[in-house]
Amino acid sequence: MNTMNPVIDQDAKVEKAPEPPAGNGINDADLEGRTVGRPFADAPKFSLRDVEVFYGETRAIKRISLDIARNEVIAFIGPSGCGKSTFLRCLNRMNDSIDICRVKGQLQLDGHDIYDPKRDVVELRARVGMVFQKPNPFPKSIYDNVAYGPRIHGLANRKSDLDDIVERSLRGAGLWNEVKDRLDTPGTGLSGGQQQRLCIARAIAVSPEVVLMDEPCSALDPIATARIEELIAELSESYTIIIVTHSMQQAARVSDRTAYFHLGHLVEVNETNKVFTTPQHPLTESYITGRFG
Ligand SMILES: Nc1ncnc2c1ncn2[C@@H]1O[C@H](COP(=O)(O)OP(=O)(O)OP(=O)(O)O)[C@@H](O)[C@H]1O
Repeated sequence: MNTMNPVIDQDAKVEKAPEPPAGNGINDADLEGRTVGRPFADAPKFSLRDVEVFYGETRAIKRISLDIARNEVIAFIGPSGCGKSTFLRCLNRMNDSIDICRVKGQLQLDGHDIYDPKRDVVELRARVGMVFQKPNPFPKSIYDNVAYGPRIHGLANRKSDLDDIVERSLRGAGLWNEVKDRLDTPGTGLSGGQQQRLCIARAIAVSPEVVLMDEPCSALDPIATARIEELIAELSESYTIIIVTHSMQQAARVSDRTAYFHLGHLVEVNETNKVFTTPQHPLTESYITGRFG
């Protein structure tokens, strides 16, 4: 975790928590466009306002507004199907590949519109890298997995520059010592945890500013998970990290702030320890105490 807490605007407009819904009913009107906690940050990396995402006619994200500060680690949690991955994928336009998906609202990275039609999406995804649930190394050598991005982005003119980037990235992903003697063997021959670290090395090889992680540990055993969590803490010194996780323990261990999603709404966002010890919204409290999810 980043030792420096992100600067959260203390005067930010914070909506009063809606009254608890009657019974278990979720009322869209109560939650639409609102949240509780501290959704806004000074000079944010991402400024996201009134974001809606539709799959065909179905609205999966319901007017969410949130800032994400520089170099913070923010965790997205919530029950299955609440929209965590959909919202995450808006941040580097991974949803573009889904034909029926439509994104509305203002989404800015460093003050520039992420969905500007003139924006170079390849460049955006180099700045906002992504690590997926299942490790997905290319069917290439360990070296070429990491060198692929720098090559297509023209980041190295000479072989020695490329070698440096590969070594630095593998070191950054905590994998160098395990693979330095077999860089020309297939990436797919590594263990699951090593493959996930290789994917992290691949993401950081193009010097991103943000790393999106969509349940990066769900396919890993506890030891490999612990290694990735340590890595998140190290990476947070240099990158903004946004992690979707089903594990509340993981969110508590790795993140500065936690955002709780429910049926397409952002219900609450706050410093992680506050969300887990003194949640402000009854839906958050129900989730973290295991009443549903
Ligand atoms: N490609 C798609 N086409 C149609 N609907 C989709 C698609 N992807 C997601 N959805 C729907 O959007 C909603 C949000 O899904 P999403 O995967 O973002 O949730 P999630 O919180 O990440 O879930 P999980 O924790 O189970 O991964 C769900 O109702 C889901 O069925």
